[in-house]
Amino acid sequence: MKEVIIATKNAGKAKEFEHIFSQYHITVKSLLDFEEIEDIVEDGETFEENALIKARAIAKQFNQVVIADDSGLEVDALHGRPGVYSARYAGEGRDDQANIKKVLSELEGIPTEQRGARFVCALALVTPEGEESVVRGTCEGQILTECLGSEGFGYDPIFYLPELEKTMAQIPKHQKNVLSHRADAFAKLQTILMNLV
Ligand SMILES: O=P(O)(O)OP(=O)(O)OP(=O)(O)OC[C@H]1O[C@@H](n2cnc3c(O)ncnc32)[C@H](O)[C@@H]1O
Ligand SMILES: [Mg+2]
Repeated sequence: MKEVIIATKNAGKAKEFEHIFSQYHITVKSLLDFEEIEDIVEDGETFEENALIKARAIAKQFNQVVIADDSGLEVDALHGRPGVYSARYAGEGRDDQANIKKVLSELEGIPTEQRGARFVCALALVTPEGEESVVRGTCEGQILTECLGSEGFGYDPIFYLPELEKTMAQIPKHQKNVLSHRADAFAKLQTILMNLV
């Protein structure tokens, strides 16, 4: 069985990668399978930089293909915030509810037509030989005024997909995994990856 390491400690991301990669008969391990690995400082200015920082840090420790995901939410009315700060928008500690609350409160009084947003996902792949590839995927939507749905993770309950008339947290995982920013980025990385594993 082929295997790649996903340099993430986010269980929601790890599950989505498991699902996406299983279609290609590739198993994934995440950093949740290796508890001793320390947190990586994500001090890049772009999603791409942060994805590379994470992939390089982990590739040093394993003799395997490593993929890292740096992702987040860009809200037009907030000039692209929370952006690369999405995970720690309401402070350190990966608190999805607090992050959602902060975005909703900053958007209070903003009308629907000005609530455009997108999810962004940069994927960086680093091989044991040190070859590097980075791609970016996006998914367009709008920010609701309240949470709807319980699927997915992170900002999914407030991210509305107008064509589906549902939030990202109201659609089943197989549907999210074909239309999400992560799926878009994966599609761009696919050919490179398939040549390596
Ligand atoms: O860095 P790793 O260990 O991968 O895990 P993380 O959760 O810190 O991940 P990021 O640094 O990339 O921050 C991503 C943020 O964007 C959110 N996010 C990313 N993808 C998402 C998705 O598909 N749906 C909802 N929120 C998402 C996520 O909840 C975080 O707050
Ligand atoms: Mg992170």
